[in-house]
Amino acid sequence: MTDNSEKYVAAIDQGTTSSRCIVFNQDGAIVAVDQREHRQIFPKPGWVEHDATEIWSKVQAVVAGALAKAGLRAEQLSAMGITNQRETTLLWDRATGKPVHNAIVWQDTRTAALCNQLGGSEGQDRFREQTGLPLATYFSGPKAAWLLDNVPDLRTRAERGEIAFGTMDSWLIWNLTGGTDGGQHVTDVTNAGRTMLMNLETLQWDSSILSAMNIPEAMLPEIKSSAEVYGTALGQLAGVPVASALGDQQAAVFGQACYDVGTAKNTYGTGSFLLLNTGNRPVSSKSGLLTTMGYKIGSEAPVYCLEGSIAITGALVQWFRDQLGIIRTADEIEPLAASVEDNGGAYIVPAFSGLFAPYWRSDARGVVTGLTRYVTKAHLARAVLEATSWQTREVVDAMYQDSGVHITTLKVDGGMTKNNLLMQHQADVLDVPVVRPKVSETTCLGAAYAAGLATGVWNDLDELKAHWQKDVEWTPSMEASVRDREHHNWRKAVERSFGWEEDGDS
Ligand SMILES: Nc1ncnc2c1ncn2[C@@H]1O[C@H](COP(=O)(O)OP(=O)(O)O)[C@@H](O)[C@H]1O
Ligand SMILES: O=P(O)(O)OC[C@H](O)CO
Repeated sequence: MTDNSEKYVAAIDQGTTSSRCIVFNQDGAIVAVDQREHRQIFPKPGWVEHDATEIWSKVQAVVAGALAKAGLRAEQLSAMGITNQRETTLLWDRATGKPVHNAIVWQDTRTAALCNQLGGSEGQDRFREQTGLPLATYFSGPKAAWLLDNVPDLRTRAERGEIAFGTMDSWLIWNLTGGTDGGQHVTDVTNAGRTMLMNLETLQWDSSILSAMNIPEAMLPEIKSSAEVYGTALGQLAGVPVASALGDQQAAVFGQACYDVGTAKNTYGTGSFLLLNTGNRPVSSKSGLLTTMGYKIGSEAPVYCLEGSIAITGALVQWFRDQLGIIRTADEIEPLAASVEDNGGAYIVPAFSGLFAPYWRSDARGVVTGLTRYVTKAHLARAVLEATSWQTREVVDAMYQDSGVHITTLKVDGGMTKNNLLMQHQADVLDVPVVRPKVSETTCLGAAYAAGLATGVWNDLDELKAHWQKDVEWTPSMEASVRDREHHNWRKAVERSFGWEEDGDS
């Protein structure tokens, strides 16, 4: 039941596989959720695209769905927040509002040769000092450059100012605030920071990188903070302030109340992303992590994070389900894995898009190793789940090397955290407790919090922190000798994935 005196804030989470809209009340509790999937388009091996028009219509549908389930009218919302899959790159025509090409998704590896070429003699580190990022296919700048080089006439039109570039936050804000009828062309620092075009110190587009990648500044959105009113919605949300934008992983940091230096969260979805709050200064990484924005609330000082990005975790469960057909639903993996004691000696390294943190090896490809006739599908189910916890262990180790921070408790969220066997294994291989909050939809919650801060629904971070409540805790119980042996085997398996792709392109 909704209440007339209560304030409500909604958030749209435009993710890699689906879009959802969640309405929250002032206690940060969920009032209603609606969610829809969109198509994954795979034109060639290594290429992944989304139809941005389809995404916009799914977003409109989930907003309508969530409002209907909540029994609310748009005018009862105090604000709308946006959070989104990061890096996924779209160019659209400002006059017609139509995309000029499908969006190129963060997992897409078509820019491998371009990234090698851009790196030249400096290699992956060419733009690291300004952006905190290694030159990898993951980020948006090279994807935009690829589109400008491959869609006929696009560069000329972009130079004339006819084309707009955006990650999904920009696309949604532009459409929500009117589109061709005066839509706002903006992004926030967390999303801009993943383009590889923003300077981490100035929080503005970096002209030297724009010229190195041959990107016309005329097509870029204005960079704003993560929590401020960007504009007022038209259409079904008419009158609602659009008041936050955060990349989904940064939104989860915010929703998990990781406001203190040294606090961290890991979100387990298609991939997994572990972020550690490092305070108001960027900390550079020597161990294969990204230096990235955490959030920026209005005119307050920006907060930075170190991030360990893992490309494939939940997506390996999807592959096990859809490509191998061994399970029918993702939930079936847990009883299958629990039907055996251990992995039977099998390890799976899901380097489907190369390996991200801490390796950044675009030449790696997936391997299944340690096979003998003893290995069954149940052992493989274990290996699928263990691939997630070991990849996480590697980024936790890198966090320690870079920051000296020992993560003593890991806050977790995302679709995979309902898997008890996986979360227990995660606590075991990290040898620290793993905790999940009562509201595990932390991504939407973080975007709602930021939008609510910008519009006076909540006053400050202390008020938000008080909402956080523990739901489940998994405590480590693995013997150290077993952990060490398994870690050693995992490292051997990772080594075997390197160097498979030989031509530097895909
Ligand atoms: N019971 C489960 N055990 C392991 N993985 C699961 C389970 N249920 C869902 N998943 C995985 O979690 C992912 C979905 O999580 P979600 O947080 O919705 O992801 P995203 O936001 O990236 O779309 C999928 O990749 C799916 O394979
Ligand atoms: O949509 P998700 O949850 O898979 O998150 C994707 C990340 O933002 C990619 O950087």
